Amino acid sequence: MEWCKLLDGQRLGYNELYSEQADRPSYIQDYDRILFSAPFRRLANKTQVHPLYENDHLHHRLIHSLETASVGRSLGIGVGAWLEERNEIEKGERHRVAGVVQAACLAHDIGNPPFGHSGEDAIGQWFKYKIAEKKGIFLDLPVEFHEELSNFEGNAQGFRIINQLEMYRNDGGMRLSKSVIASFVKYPVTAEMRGNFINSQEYCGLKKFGIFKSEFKIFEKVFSSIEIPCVSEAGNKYWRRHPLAFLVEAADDICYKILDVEDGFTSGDFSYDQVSDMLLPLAGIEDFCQKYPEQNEGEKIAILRAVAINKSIKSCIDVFKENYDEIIDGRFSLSLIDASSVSDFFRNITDNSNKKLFTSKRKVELEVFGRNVIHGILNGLLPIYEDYINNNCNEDSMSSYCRQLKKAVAVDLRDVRDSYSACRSICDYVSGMTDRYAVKVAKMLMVS
Ligand SMILES: Nc1ccn([C@H]2C[C@H](O)[C@@H](COP(=O)(O)OP(=O)(O)OP(=O)(O)O)O2)c(=O)n1
Repeated sequence: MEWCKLLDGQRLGYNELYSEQADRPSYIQDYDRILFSAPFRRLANKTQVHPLYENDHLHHRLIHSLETASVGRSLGIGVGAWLEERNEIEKGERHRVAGVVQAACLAHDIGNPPFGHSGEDAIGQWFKYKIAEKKGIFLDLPVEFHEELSNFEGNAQGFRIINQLEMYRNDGGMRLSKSVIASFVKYPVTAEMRGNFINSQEYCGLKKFGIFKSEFKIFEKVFSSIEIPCVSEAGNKYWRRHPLAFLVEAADDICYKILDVEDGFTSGDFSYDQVSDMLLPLAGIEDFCQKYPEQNEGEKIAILRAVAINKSIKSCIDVFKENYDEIIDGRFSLSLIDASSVSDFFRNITDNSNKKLFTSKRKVELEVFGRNVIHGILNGLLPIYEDYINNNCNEDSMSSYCRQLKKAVAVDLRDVRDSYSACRSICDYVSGMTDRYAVKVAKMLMVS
């Protein structure tokens, strides 16, 4: 891979409209387009870990995205400075590297549904059940779409939002630059093609899928135009990751793993001692308690968190440098955190979070509630789509109740023409909801 391609600031097919301005490069425009968008704003009421929590100090996806973008910028500056020293990129281009990573980080969770991971599972389970039932619009839904619908993926929904749904709808979406789009993709493969590779190939980009069939063409154009290597076997393809996607992933890992622990203290799931046992070895501050005798527990945790993030950023930059040859030719297949000197500390945090945080009774109860909310909404919406398709996509011929329902819940039927586009539209609607709005709509549909 070559940096002159990887850092391409052009917008696929739209560059004649937006030639890059010297005082406002494309990555800054991209950052602003993402920041000002409605799906980004809705992240303010989407679960990070704790669904429907009342405590305003806990993270939601919006603040997490901003923090990730901030850490991503530091990772980008560190790596960019080193690339400049080696003459891999031109002098001053470190700011482009940092800006591209920062923008991709800002968008990284934009496709997340309400209620976090349990929301993703709930959407996938509903489709799996409906596909097995083979009724209505699911009767003629082609098999090629089953996998991507049965395992709803927030990453693929995010790709769809930035490239299709927002701003210039169906005409490039936010029209971000190719470098930002490619750095956003952690899993450069569709669900169907991934299914044909996972048994034979071990590659970090195949852990999940990141592209729906509906966006495959856009994805393929971006990846091939900046010359990211493609692995092709018997008509199936997946792509290697853009090198900066490893920095986006690292920024996300650093932020959520460390901040989940701090939130765990705020929510009462972790004691101060438990948090300090996890963060102090990572921060590596000697005589910590003696150094900060005046600080209360929350303040001490804030210091540990800040130093731990800084240490983790430095470790990830080192891993990028040490494994540069593999990263640049697409062979590297670990997360930077897993390959770093701080990996054991992160593994300890993950183990404790799995044991105490993600399985706490209150969280599990709220997740069950969230799942029922999502299933209730999906069941309530389905008649609109069935009726619309049965009436050859003519809204005027729909039953009066379905028309009323459509108006009440404000679904968008503009792109619905067949069973697949109906399913995509259902996913767009439900995954776009905030936690609070989902509960409100579920109440209107009288489900819980
Ligand atoms: N049972 C679980 C598992 C995870 N989380 C939280 C922990 C993190 O705050 C966040 C991680 O979510 P991401 O969407 O960032 O997921 P990953 O990084 O694990 O996966 P991906 O590769 O899809 O981004 O979800 C949770 O609340 N409950």
